[in-house]
Amino acid sequence: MSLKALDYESLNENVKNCQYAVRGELYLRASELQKEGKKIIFTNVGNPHALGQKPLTFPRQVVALCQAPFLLDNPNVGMIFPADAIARAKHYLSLTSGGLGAYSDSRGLPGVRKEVAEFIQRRDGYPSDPELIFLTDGASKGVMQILNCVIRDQKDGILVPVPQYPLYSATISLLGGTLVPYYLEETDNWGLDVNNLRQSVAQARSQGITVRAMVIINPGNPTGQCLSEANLREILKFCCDERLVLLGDEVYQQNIYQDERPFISSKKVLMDMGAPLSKEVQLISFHTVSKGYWGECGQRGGYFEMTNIPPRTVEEIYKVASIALSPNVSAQIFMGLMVSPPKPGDISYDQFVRESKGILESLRRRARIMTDGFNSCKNVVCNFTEGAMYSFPQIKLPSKAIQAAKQAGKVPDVFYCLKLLEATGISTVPGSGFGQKEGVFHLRTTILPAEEEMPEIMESFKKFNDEFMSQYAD
Ligand SMILES: Cc1ncc(COP(=O)(O)O)c(CN[C@@H]2CONC2=O)c1O
Repeated sequence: MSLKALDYESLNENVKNCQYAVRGELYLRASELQKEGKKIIFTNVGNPHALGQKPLTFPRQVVALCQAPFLLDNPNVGMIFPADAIARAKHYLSLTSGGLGAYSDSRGLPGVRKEVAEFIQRRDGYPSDPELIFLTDGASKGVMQILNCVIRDQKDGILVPVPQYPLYSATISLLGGTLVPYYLEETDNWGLDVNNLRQSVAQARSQGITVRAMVIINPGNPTGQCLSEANLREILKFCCDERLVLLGDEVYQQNIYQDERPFISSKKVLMDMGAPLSKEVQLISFHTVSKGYWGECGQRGGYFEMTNIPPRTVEEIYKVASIALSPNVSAQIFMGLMVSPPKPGDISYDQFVRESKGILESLRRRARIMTDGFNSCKNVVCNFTEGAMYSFPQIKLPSKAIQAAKQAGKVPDVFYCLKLLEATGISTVPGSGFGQKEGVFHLRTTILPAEEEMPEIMESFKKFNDEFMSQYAD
């Protein structure tokens, strides 16, 4: 009997080949255990509100009014909503063509794209053109759209950092391209050595791969490192020399927990370098409302900005975006609010600053608690989380544990994370889900559990880990 189109055996091989570990084996097992009544700490996903973080008040007030504009006609609306939220809601509704229920332009509402451009100009000190900014359903969709333009066939390679966020490996696989790894240096605080880039490109070319693009994730996921200005200059020079488009994933630009390396955008460094590079290097920069002190993951709001991309290419990207008709309109309003928050003197300014500062300061403290917690454990070493939302400790597994994993038919760090989950309910992602050097093992957890629960979580981890290391001691 011939196979039907959606029989597993006849599925698109690229679909079957792609992997996305953030919601993989560990997550599925944790969900099963939860159904059986076990208390699970889902610290596998950078999903702040799922771990108890409260949404910022002002954006929710504005979007609530946009979703229910009839409230604006209620004479008592001023008793419940501050005047600046009411004003902003009216502003955004005026930008739409019929409220939140109507499709917007496929690139997003022009008025919001203008706000994003103004944000970028204030941040970097260089012009930004709203026509070169597309709003997307989360940064994920923007990344997928651009990789879809770049990857023509299996011979096309994309330079991706290892460890990497598996949106990249999964999308490259789905699109039938080739991932070209460049390894970050754990002993150098996950530093990026341009010589590694050159080696990776040479290796790929020797195998007939045309390297077309390079991904940087700054701050890094899962590694948390913040790229220095000097490093960014080297990378941009490298992309210019090798004629690579640079995909700058900057979704964690608000999540910075140290003062030595503040966030600096690839766009700013590129413009600072001046011609010819500032006119030559093709750069796509991504941002989102899912991270930072917003954490509005479920809203699905993102954007990408295009730099030095030919007009005909921009038209093609627009054409493909049109197939999906419209980005999520309420998410676009969240994006507008994120890039243009309450200003000094606004009624909601003090509350907004209090809430956002409180979240960031707590994340900074939690990054420190978690890093120190891991470093107090036997056979565990952990770089400090300079930025982003994750901790990525190296677990030095004894050979007996590696043997036991093999007998259980599991990759060693999957074996360790499953044991951790069963013993403590802490749901993590094994380092193998992000890529790592041969014979070195990690796990990724988020720094998102509530601050008051963090010491107990780290105690529970330490108890498990030290017992595990004794049980499997060589
Ligand atoms: C580096 C990076 N880029 C893009 C995204 C996608 O963001 P959007 O929500 O805007 O699509 C994520 C999400 N981080 C995932 C989600 O939670 N945990 C993670 O590692 C990310 O970590």
